[in-house]
Amino acid sequence: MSESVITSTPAPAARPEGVTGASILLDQVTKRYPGQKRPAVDGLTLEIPAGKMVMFVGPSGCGKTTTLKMINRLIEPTEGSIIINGEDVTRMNGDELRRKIGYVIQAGGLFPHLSVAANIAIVPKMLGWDKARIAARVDELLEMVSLDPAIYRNRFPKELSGGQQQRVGVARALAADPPVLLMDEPFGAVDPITRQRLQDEMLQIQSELHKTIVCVTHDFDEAVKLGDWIAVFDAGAQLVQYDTPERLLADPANEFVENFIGSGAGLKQLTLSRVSDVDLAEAIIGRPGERAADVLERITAAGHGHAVIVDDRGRPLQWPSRRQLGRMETISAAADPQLPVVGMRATLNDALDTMLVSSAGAALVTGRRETFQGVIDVGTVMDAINKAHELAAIEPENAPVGINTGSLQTTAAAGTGAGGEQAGR
Ligand SMILES: Nc1ncnc2c1ncn2[C@@H]1O[C@H](COP(=O)(O)OP(=O)(O)OP(=O)(O)O)[C@@H](O)[C@H]1O
Repeated sequence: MSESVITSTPAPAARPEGVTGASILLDQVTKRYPGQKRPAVDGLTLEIPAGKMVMFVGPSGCGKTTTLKMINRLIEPTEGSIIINGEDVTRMNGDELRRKIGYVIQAGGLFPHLSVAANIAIVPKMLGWDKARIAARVDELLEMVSLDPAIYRNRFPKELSGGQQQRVGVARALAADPPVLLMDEPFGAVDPITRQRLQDEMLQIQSELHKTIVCVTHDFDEAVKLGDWIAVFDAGAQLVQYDTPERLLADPANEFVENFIGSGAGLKQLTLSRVSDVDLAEAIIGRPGERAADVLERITAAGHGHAVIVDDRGRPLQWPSRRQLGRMETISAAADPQLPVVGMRATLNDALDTMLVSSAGAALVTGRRETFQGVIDVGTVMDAINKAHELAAIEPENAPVGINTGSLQTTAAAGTGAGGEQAGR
């Protein structure tokens, strides 16, 4: 075998503070299935930094799952080594290795004959934890994935919705606090709204735990939303581009990646930013019971076109224009059901949708307990797109290495010379 292309692997001590994940290095890894002419994975070298979430995307059959499963050795590599936190795990006992790596599959992969608690307790039990510690951990994890332990711990998987099963699957994978989490199409089996919610929860959990997560997905938008780094593969696990979501969207390596991203790359960039990331405009506030003329005077003095009427808990009720205020005597306490409202955690894409549907060209932003925080308008969103373009032009620091040293040349890779060259730009 040729010499390793990575000369040094980050030692565990080099982990940034607060990071509980481990670095992973696939070092010239090849997988040949018996009876297959071409290797499913051919000479792949890929660095996965500690505490980051790396998404694998690419067409069906390109080797994403094979690559993922070689990390916990559910599939044994034919050649090459897998190094986790500086340790070559290729020769380690496979069962022992898998106890240190959380694994989440579609629909949770729960055992149907075991309760939720028993499913989550599998690895802690194998590790010989005592009953009290296991029970406390089960409840802690159920809380973490937003399931009330009192309601759910004794249920069986068939008594749960798809989204709830998936949550239990995540809780089970995290049970023994493994540094690495592997996820194979984790949210593929749930409806789009549940998927969005689970993705948001995953982001929340990751912001607290900083695990090293490797996730296979068919959904490019999911990769953009969740990934710190995205690996775009073509057949034979040829790495076509390994980059940040921002840079992939702003500067795809070639036509293959462009096609993969699909139309509307500019709009997809909006899923990278949340309303809480941008500056909101202030508004003139009015309250029910006030004279409309007084509110009108205030917005005229401030040069605003609208006033935001909030209730006694600061929640927005109405958003009248000057003309509407001119027709009112006293401000009523009625709530306008058409009010365009978005939360602080909504993506700019969601905010834009709300603005366009409302035809107001702007939306009201609410924070905790639905209190009014400010106004977001189309101009703010356009500024965010421009800023994302500027940011994408900057080379990221500490970009992880991703290259193919294998001989396989696919059409897309051959056209760009990606085979044998560094794809992580
Ligand atoms: N057990 C096996 N025996 C023989 N060939 C296999 C086996 N598992 C996978 N393959 C082949 O290896 C290639 C890569 O498969 P893999 O499942 O890794 O792809 P994938 O990118 O995850 O696909 P998908 O997105 O459809 O799940 C495919 O051509 C597949 O047919």
